[in-house]
Amino acid sequence: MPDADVTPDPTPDVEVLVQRLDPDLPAPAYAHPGDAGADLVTTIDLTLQPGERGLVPTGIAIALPPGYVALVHPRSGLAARHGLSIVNTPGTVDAGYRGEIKVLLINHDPAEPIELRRGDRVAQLVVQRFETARFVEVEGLPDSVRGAGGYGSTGGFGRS
Ligand SMILES: O=c1ccn([C@H]2C[C@H](O)[C@@H](COP(=O)(O)OP(=O)(O)OP(=O)(O)O)O2)c(=O)[nH]1
Ligand SMILES: [Mg+2]
Repeated sequence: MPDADVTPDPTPDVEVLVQRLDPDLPAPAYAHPGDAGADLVTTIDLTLQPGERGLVPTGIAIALPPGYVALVHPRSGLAARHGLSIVNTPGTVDAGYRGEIKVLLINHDPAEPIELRRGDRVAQLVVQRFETARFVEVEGLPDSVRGAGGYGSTGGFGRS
């Protein structure tokens, strides 16, 4: 079976300038062509006790084009295997931010510490377009089918 059958069509890409603040560690990298998330590594060793959070540097600074945002997401495998997540998921990296990207990790495992080593891939960066809203203040909003119903207004798990 030729590779073309398993490789998604190339995703339109956008240039994002990357500065490696720690030259021994890699720039953000996609594990497969067409992936949404590019892996970020920790520059430090860190042990997170159950329930503990820790802010880890990634050694990466970026410049996004206007109209783009980079979102810092957890990695599913580490979440499933170790309970590793991100407190403010997804973290928002603004287009104008030139500082080092940091990841606010948390150990959700009730019993086991998580030992992180420098160079471990701890999060993934998703770059996407966004719209800037022009907030127009009004006295009343247009009607909708949902109206003000929220927070479970449609029911719970849907069990009969
Ligand atoms: O996971 C994250 C989230 C944010 N940031 C950086 C980039 C972002 O542009 C900046 C500010 O983030 P945010 O606006 O979410 O935090 P804030 O508490 O509102 O800070 P500020 O007052 O600086 O906007 O911090 C990260 O490095 N990692
Ligand atoms: Mg902010």
